[in-house]
Amino acid sequence: MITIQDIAYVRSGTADLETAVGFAVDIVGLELVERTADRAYLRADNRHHCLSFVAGEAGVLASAFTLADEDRLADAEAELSRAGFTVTRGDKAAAVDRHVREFIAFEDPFGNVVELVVDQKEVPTPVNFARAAGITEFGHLCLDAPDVRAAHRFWTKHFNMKVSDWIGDAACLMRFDPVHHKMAVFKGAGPGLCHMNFQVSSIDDVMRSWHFLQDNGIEIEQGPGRHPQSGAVFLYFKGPEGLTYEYSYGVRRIDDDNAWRVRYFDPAEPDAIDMWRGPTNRCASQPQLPGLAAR
Ligand SMILES: O=C(O)c1cccc(O)c1O
Ligand SMILES: [Fe+2]
Repeated sequence: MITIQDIAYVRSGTADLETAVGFAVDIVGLELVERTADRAYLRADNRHHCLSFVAGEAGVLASAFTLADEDRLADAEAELSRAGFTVTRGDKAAAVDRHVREFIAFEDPFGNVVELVVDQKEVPTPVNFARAAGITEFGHLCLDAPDVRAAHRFWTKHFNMKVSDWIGDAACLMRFDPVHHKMAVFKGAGPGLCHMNFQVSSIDDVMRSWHFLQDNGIEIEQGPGRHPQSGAVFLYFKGPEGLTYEYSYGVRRIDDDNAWRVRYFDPAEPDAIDMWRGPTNRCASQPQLPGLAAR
């Protein structure tokens, strides 16, 4: 069993680094920590970065989780190898590039590249947010997979993940600490990053960003709404090259694992992911959730 301690980062390729960084800073409000000719690192909390852009082809390159130490990393490598996955050890240069001490990489059963890292660099300085969006932290990441049930089996067999809620066969929200979910899998045609989430400090932040995004001509995918699963008030919007960002406030905590009863939401209901039944512009990648389908 591989024990994940936290989410670490999303690493994304971009064919237009300038535009990707501009959006992450000026619109999302993240702090640009470091920028070179072909790299950019952005943060939302004390992690060195939770989002990195690599100049090249657009699209997610990896999603990363933190493990406690090298011994756990070696155990993870052995367990995944035993289970038939091809595991790669990151070399020194690749670890430096990720601002971690060590890492391994593998593909989940659907081709999502996952990195398990040890000692992600911590930056204690208060975050110098580029915009007062009210971000408090990198909240969760959500992967795409064609078979959400199989994804659940994979993540719960090999990792310390537990399902918090199901949305039919369309989504599985999972936790590895008291937060309702820091990892989710949504049904999609293939592998991919469904979205990355940033927690904000109030409903006011969500609503202010809603107006701000509209004023700036940003495509709102869905929201403001309230997720019936985590109880969070949310807003999804689209960044360059199709990267979906989510702000949300008020995610539920599950402090007593034994007292939590997993719930099952019907994806065919109009309030499957929004209790307020608001409109949506979403998309293509999740046609089987009416709440997410194009209007
Ligand atoms: O927060 C949630 O509960 C949630 C539910 C459905 C889809 C999401 O992206 C979520 O974050
Ligand atoms: Fe989400």
